[in-house]
Amino acid sequence: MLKKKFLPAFHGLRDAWGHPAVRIQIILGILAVIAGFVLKLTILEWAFVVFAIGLVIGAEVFNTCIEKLCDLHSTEYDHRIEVIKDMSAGGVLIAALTALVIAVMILLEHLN
Ligand SMILES: Nc1ncnc2c1ncn2[C@@H]1O[C@H](COP(=O)(O)OP(=O)(O)OP(=O)(O)O)[C@@H](O)[C@H]1O
Repeated sequence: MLKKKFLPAFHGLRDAWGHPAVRIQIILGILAVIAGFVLKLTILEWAFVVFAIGLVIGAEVFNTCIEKLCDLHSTEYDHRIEVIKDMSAGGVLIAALTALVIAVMILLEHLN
């Protein structure tokens, strides 16, 4: 039952890994974890870092899905697709900026 529910999700993540944008976010997430060990983060700081990594990778996976859905509909220029894809990219930007603010706050705390 659980296997049936989760296995397709893991297949989805394997497919998502095939997309450069998702791969870059996962690699950045791994670098953030390495930096976290170097800086010896507190448990609360780790909670924010893990949250930020999950937020950005999750947003990028959804963005990739939306791009694929749009391309399934049409790869010709379509203003409606442009709006949808731009909005989806905007969602990733919000997640990335949130992660950046968290990273800067933690860095400032540790450099002081
Ligand atoms: N069919 C289309 N019609 C109009 N504009 C499009 C179309 N496809 C893409 N665009 C524009 O190009 C931008 C980039 O779209 P694309 O699908 O290439 O995403 P990408 O950002 O390159 O993908 P990735 O997240 O994989 O790097 C969109 O945000 C949109 O502005």
